[in-house]
Amino acid sequence: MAVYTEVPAEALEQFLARYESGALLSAKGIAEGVSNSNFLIETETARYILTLYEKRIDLGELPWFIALMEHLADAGLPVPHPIRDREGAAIQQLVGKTACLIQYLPGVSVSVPTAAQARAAGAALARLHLAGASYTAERPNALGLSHWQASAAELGAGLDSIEPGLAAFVAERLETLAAHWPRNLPRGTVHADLFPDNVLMLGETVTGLIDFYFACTDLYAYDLAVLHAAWAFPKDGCAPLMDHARAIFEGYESVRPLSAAERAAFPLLGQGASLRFLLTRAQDWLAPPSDALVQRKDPLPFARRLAHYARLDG
Ligand SMILES: Nc1ncnc2c1ncn2[C@@H]1O[C@H](COP(=O)(O)OP(=O)(O)OP(=O)(O)O)[C@@H](O)[C@H]1O
Ligand SMILES: N[C@@H](CCO)C(=O)O
Repeated sequence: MAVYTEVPAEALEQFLARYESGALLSAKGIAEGVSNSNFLIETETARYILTLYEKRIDLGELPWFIALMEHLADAGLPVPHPIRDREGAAIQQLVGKTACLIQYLPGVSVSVPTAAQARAAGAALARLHLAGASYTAERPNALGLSHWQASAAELGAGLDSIEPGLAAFVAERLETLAAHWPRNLPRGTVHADLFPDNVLMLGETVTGLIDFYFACTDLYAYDLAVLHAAWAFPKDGCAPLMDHARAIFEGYESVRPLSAAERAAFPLLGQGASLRFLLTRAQDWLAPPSDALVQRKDPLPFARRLAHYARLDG
C-alpha cells in the first residue's frame, strides 16, 4: 500500500491554501504504486493527485520530470498537469517531504489489456515521442546498458537462486548486447516504463500517461521495445500474443513510422528492455529494500521474454 507518509488534515488544508484550488473536501490514500505516497484529493473545485516523494526518487531530478510533464500536457497529450501555486511553484514541501499537486485524470489501468488497448497504448507512445522531441533538456538513462552490466555483476550467482542457469544466460546476452547495441537510431525523450499500470484508459481510449520518473533521453525504438515487452505477453507466457504484438506496431506506426534500421534492431532492443526489468526486479527480489512495503515483482517473466527476443535475434 503506497501511503508511507500520513498527512494530517490541518496540514493539508494549509498546503491547499497556497493554490486556487478551493477548500479541501476529502483526501484518500491510494493503494496502487510502490515508489511514492499518493492521495486522491477533492476540493470545492476539482480532484487532484497529491504525490509525496519518498526515498526512491532523486529529488535533484524532480524539476526535469515536472517540466517534462508540463511540456507534454501543454502539447495536448493526456499527461497530468503539475499544478502551480499562486507564486508559480509546482514543487513544494509538506510534512517534511517534497510534494507535488497534480491534475487528476480519469480512467483505470487495465490488468489484462486487449489488442485494441495495446494499439492505443502504442499510438500514445508515438505521440509522446513526437511531442517530447521539443523537450530538449537531456537526462541520460540511468538504467541502460552500463547499469545492466553493473547490476548483473553485482547480482552474480544470486541470479541462479532465482532460476538455475540464469546468471550464465544473462552474461551471454549482455555480451551480445554490448557488442551490437545500436547507437545511431533516432533518439529523444522517452517514458522508459510505459507498462499497463502507467496508462489510464476508458475503454479503448488512453486518458492518462503517468509515472514519468524513469523518463530519460534514449532511443525511441527502445521505448517501443519496453512497451512491447510489457503489453504483448500473457502474464507468465514465453511467447507474445500475436494480435497484441501486431497492434502495438500498427498503433505506433500510425503516428510515427519506424525506419528500417529501427525495425532491424528490434530483437536486440527487446532483449535490452527485458534485461532492464529482469535485473531491477531481481535486485528487489534478492535484497528487498528495508522498506518492507516495497512489493517484490517476479523477475522470471522477463527472463522468458529475454529468451523470446534472443530467439528472434538468432
Ligand atoms: N494524474 C493521475 N490521475 C489519476 N490517477 C492517478 C494519477 N496519478 C496517479 N494516479 C493513480 O495513483 C496510482 C499510483 O500512481 P503511480 O503509479 O504514479 O505511483 P508511484 O508509487 O509513484 O509509482 P510506481 O508505479 O513506480 O510505484 C496509479 O495507479 C493511479 O491509480
Ligand atoms: N514497471 C516496472 C517497475 C518500475 O521499474 C516493473 O514492472 O518491473
